[in-house]
Amino acid sequence: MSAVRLFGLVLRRLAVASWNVILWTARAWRAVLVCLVIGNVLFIADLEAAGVIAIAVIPASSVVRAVWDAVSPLTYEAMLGAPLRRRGWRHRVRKEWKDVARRCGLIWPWADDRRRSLPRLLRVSTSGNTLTLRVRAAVGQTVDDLTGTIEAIATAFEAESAESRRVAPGVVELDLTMCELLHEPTTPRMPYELETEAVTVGRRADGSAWRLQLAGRHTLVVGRSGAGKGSVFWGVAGNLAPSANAGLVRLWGIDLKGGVELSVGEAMFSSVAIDEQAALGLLNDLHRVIVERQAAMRGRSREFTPSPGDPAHVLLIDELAVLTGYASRDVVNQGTALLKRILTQGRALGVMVVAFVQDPRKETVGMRELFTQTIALRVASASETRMVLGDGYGDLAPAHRIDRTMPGAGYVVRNDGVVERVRADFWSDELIRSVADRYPAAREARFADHGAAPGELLRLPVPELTVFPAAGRRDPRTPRDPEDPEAA
Ligand SMILES: Nc1ncnc2c1ncn2[C@@H]1O[C@H](COP(=O)(O)OP(=O)(O)OP(=O)(O)O)[C@@H](O)[C@H]1O
Repeated sequence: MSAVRLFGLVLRRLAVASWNVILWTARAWRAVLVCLVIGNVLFIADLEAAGVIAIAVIPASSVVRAVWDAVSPLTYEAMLGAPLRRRGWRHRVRKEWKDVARRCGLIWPWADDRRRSLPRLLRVSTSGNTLTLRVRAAVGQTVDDLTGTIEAIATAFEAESAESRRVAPGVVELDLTMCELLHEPTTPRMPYELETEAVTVGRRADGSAWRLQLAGRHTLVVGRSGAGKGSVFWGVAGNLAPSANAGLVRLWGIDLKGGVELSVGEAMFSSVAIDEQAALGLLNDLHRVIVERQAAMRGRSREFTPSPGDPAHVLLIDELAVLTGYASRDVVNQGTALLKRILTQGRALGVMVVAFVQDPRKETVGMRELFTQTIALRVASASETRMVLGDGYGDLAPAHRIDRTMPGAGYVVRNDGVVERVRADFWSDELIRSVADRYPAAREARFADHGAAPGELLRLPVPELTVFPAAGRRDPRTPRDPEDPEAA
């Protein structure tokens, strides 16, 4: 670092630290006044040293905090800054709840107009960047009355965003995100774990890992062009690549947009289709896997556990609508029929589908309801949000209001109905290529064929790829300008 830059950095930190000393001392003005009074009493009592200490204690503690913050911001934030901030949020809510509730229209008149009641604040808690209010509706109110005012409550407490969930009859929890952690894009590390059930695709609004459950689910990801579907696509494929390499998972890919997306990491996939006929062939093969597995499991087991040589099958379809809506009529009919069979029969047999689509309307995705979990990235309208996540989620999970500058951000409705705000990690072409080079798909083989002991993982370097026409390699993509006007 050059001397000038170092000098500038030191100067900036000094300025911030001085400002913090003034700010923190001013905020503690009541304590400062009390200390002044005590200090003067001690002076009058001829205890000068004690008097000086009493008067200086608050400014001195501000100086210590500010120096700590300037010298080691990370340890300061973890050990003192964040806990103090969270205490401040809790204190503010307890102090202001009644006033805020009244102003947000939650005051409820009793039988005679003079007596009024408010929803009761049962508990205030904090965790990470989230402030949680547990509130009981007043008699005469419903949970919907409370959740309907969540935006107003979030604004009153200066929260970045808010989510709500019903936890008991008449009781809701309001989660207020006080600092936005999703603004900054993040990139994943080279995966190394053998995942078969769930993968870490990104992070949640509170900064914790966003784990996407795959086992036993079919996932539909909806988002406009540029919403960041590619991040979720590679979040799933890339994180499963070590398992695909080990023979625990077999990745199948359909990319009818010319194979542009899929070709970057094609080596992770065992089977790839980039044209309509090849896609039908691939779906047929996958359906055959289901039929064979049904026969093998009948009378033996109802639950499938992947093992080398008997892998879980994950089919990723980029732009599902090309297959189910825009292709020729024959392809649409056959593709839809095959996909419906895979969706209805595959789940319990370890065959999962993860599909991506821009336009979620029934005309383009006729089998929408067969997907058991949906992720809404940035969509076009409130009606699309409701279409994707379900009625009632237009306000709770406003995917149509996600900013264009936040590709990869979206909403997920958990099984228990709780809405989660998430953002996928960004997978660069370089990372996708390195993952594909490091973890090419295992050759389709049973471990017995290769003399491996049961349970031993196969690491077969040579992938037997591309049963169907291969996609050509593409040049690295330059990140698209999020401000670009959207393609239809
Ligand atoms: N998780 C992310 N974090 C930050 N930036 C991202 C993220 N995901 C995508 N982007 C940026 O947004 C651009 C568009 O993303 P992407 O191609 O994944 O969108 P898409 O939804 O697949 O669009 P299309 O349907 O047109 O293919 C990327 O080129 C990249 O610059």
